[in-house]
Amino acid sequence: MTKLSVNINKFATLRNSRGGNRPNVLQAAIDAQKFGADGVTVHPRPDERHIRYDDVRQIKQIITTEFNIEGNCREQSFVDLVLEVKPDQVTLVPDTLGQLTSDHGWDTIQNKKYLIDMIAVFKNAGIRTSIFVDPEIRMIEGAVETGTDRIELYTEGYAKRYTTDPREAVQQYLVAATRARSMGLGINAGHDLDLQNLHYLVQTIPWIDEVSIGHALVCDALYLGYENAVQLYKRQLNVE
Ligand SMILES: CC(=O)[C@@H](O)[C@H](O)COP(=O)(O)O
Ligand SMILES: NCC(=O)COP(=O)(O)O
Repeated sequence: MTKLSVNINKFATLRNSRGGNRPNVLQAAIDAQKFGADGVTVHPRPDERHIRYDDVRQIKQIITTEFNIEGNCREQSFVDLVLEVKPDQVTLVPDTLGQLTSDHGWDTIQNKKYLIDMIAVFKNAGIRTSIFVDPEIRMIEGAVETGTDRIELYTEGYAKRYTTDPREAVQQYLVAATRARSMGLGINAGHDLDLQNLHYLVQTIPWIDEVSIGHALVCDALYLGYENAVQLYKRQLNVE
């Protein structure tokens, strides 16, 4: 079954809006696991506007499931942090500085040499690697050549189109995920997944290894409660 990794960035965004330690980000990580999540994701950015580097170090101490750190490896401070913390998985995302949120995948062809080098750095440290890509065959084929263990399919496009035409929305992802699987890549997916669009994605592509979900899950937690929200998302992943 596809695993759920809860992205707790938005707990940190709320905390940072007032200073102090409410909500407690460390507790959010502990509770995600307690409520049934298969892992915790964080996406530190150099301005630390949400998850802070020190949060990442503390979360590592309490992780009993899988820890996934996402971010831009062009920032040396990010590379240093990941090598220090040694999560289970690092997901390389080509963010630009000050970007509101991730909005594109890697061009794995133009950045091939660079990605080969970076993937080797993390794999040599025993960390599983994933790279954030758009659902394009050329980019998937380029990803294989970098030596990465997995890709993370950037699902904003799916989420946007799902509301009008689910079948059309998922088609490009199905083709990309089929090609990725045939070349031996593991497959993650994330961005803008929610309680409406998640089930159809994993029902259509049940070989997705893991989804990371933050924004919508935390919004749902405000209305439904955190435990309930995590369990509702887990239930969407059950396609047997
Ligand atoms: C790569 C990706 O899609 C997520 O990590 C997303 O960027 C979440 O980060 P924010 O919560 O900071 O938008
Ligand atoms: N990798 C995607 C992620 O961690 C969460 O994205 P979102 O659910 O906050 O859009």
